[in-house]
Amino acid sequence: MSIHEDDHTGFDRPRKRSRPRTKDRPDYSSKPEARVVSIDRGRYRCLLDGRIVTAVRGRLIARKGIIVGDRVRLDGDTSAEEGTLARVVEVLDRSTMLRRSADDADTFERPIVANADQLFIVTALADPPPRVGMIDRILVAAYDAGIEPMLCLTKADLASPDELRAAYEPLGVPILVTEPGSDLADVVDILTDHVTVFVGHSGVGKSTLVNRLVPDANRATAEVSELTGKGRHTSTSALAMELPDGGWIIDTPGVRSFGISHVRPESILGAFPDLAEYAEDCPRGCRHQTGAVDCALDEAVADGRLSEERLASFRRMERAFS
Ligand SMILES: Nc1nc2c(ncn2[C@@H]2O[C@H](COP(=O)(O)OP(=O)(O)OP(=O)(O)O)[C@@H](O)[C@H]2O)c(=O)[nH]1
Ligand SMILES: [Zn+2]
Repeated sequence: MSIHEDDHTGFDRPRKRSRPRTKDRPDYSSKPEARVVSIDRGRYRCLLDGRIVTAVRGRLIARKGIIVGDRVRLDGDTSAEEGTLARVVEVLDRSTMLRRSADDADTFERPIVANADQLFIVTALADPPPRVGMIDRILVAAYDAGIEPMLCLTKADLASPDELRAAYEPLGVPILVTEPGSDLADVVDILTDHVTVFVGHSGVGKSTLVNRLVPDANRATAEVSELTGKGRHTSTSALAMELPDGGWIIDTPGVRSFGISHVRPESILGAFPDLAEYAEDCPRGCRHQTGAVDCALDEAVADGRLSEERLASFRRMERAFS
């Protein structure tokens, strides 16, 4: 073992730089790669070769955040035996990061989940009633993060999905509908081989759905509750679970609001490539909102190149900021 593999290398060496130079950094590339499945009070639970290894943060990455869904390299004791601890020595580059702020006055970003490529907005059709404002804000966060959003409408036994379908189909958002005993084949199809984060208001039936999709989710949940000494419902960490046919779902605790103060409105246009093309002809600094002077998007609608419905959907996303 080279001395550089010791986390404490350089500890008592005088340093001018606050960060070690690249050539002084230990090479951890041969260390095993694991996925962070839950976090509790500085302890990271990581799935490594089918076992759950508990780890703490290595010294060299002390300032780097680690979030659920992260792919990390582990060093130290990775046996997963009771009382043992491994160390997270490297956080691999993230493909995406979903963030939210507690509310819009709070500019503090809370990263919630790393490496998801899909986001399920789980919304009940009734009890609690759907809130389009919240759906729109989660959509905005997903577009900003480069994660494909989908709408999963639960409790279809209580109310019809028609109205929400009409509102969200023009956005190109895939819509899935569930009720007790309904066939989940379409849902499973969409989830398989992807990493999908589930977000929703408390009580929408997210746990019910997760338990149907991941047969041993109850066990995973129980393990986390045991660890935190609290019920899953009061846990603040997301929980990543492997799907039986491949891929992951990452369940997040029920949220009451979804702040997007960290999102720049301009980034929303990126999720509407058909509009972005026309917007190139807008006056400089155009925000494309309703009534914007000489907005090329209005012109595109006027001469039939763009549907009015599509522009209205885009503008609704913009309004999610106000
Ligand atoms: N009628 C009906 N009830 C449902 C359906 N899905 C879930 N429920 C009920 O809704 C309630 C809330 O379900 P949960 O799965 O605990 O909801 P949750 O979103 O996980 O809630 P939190 O854990 O608080 O975040 C429970 O009483 C479920 O039995 C459904 O499709 N139809
Ligand atoms: Zn414009």
